[in-house]
Amino acid sequence: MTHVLDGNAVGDRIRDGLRGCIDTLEGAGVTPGLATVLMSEDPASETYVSMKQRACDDLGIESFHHELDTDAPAEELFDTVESLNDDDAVNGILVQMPVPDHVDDRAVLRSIDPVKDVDGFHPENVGRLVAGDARFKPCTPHGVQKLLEAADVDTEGKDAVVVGRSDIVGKPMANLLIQKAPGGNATTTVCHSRTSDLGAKTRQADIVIAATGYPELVDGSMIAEGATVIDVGVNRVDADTEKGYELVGDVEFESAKEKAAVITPVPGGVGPMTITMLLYNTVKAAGLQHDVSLSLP
Ligand SMILES: Nc1nc2c(c(=O)[nH]1)N[C@@H](CN(C=O)c1ccc(C(=O)N[C@@H](CCC(=O)O)C(=O)O)cc1)CN2
Repeated sequence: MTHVLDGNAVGDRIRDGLRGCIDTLEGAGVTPGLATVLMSEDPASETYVSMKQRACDDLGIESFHHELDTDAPAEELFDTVESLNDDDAVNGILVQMPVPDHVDDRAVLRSIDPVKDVDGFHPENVGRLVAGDARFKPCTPHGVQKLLEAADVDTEGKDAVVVGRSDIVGKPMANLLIQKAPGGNATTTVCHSRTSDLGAKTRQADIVIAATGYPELVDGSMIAEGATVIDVGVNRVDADTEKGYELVGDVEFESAKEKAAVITPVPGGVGPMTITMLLYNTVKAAGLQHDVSLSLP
């Protein structure tokens, strides 16, 4: 029987644990605050940012939202980040990616104060992660680690294949999997668009993590019997539905489920964990900035 992992349920348990941390912060006179910055008209990005704000409201994190025209000069975004860096009510800053082409996204990430960089994308935080001394683990890979832990999937000594090499998911995921730490110690292969025989690589894996942005790229024929399959993709594909699309992962769920012992669905798998771990990082940031020690879940 395949275990279909419920990201909403795992996320809810972590959010419950965060409530205690928020009470501790409140006791010290601190209300955690997250600022989201959106410079995009992409409907998916708009959805993700409003989900983040709603999740903050539900948990008792103050949220501040800044929306910029997509054709505004890049300076407007840098000025916004600068004022948020200086704002004591803001513990975490998140610029929703992607930003328009005329904005240098790496410069934007560098402009965020690293102690408020709750995405974990600033070069200082990337360096700390690679060195095994993470301040903020990027939300999606951290969420995947928490999902694996919840399903009792031990990564130690396992063969893991990460499909995708993005800065947001693939690279930090692979880094976490090779760390000498719980949730790590896996022998890890990173595959990408130039990998010559993807199926040959994924078929030898105990754990496959698909993060490519290509709908249903990985199917059951590419999965070993009894493997763990984590699907990071959330792709909107045209469909005859009320919204005009349906959400599809990077994994062909039905055929992969036939083979896998553990698998995540889309929606309702990794997505909700991304939001949960953003809340986690925001609470952690507030604790670090105010020297309040917290028992994070
Ligand atoms: N600054 C950042 N930008 C982006 C990140 C990020 O971590 N930081 N990640 C992705 C998208 N992303 C968060 O922003 C994200 C993707 C999916 C979900 C999610 O909960 N998906 C739901 C379905 C939601 C829907 O109805 O569309 C699910 O899978 O169940 C949350 C966050 C890119 N940019």
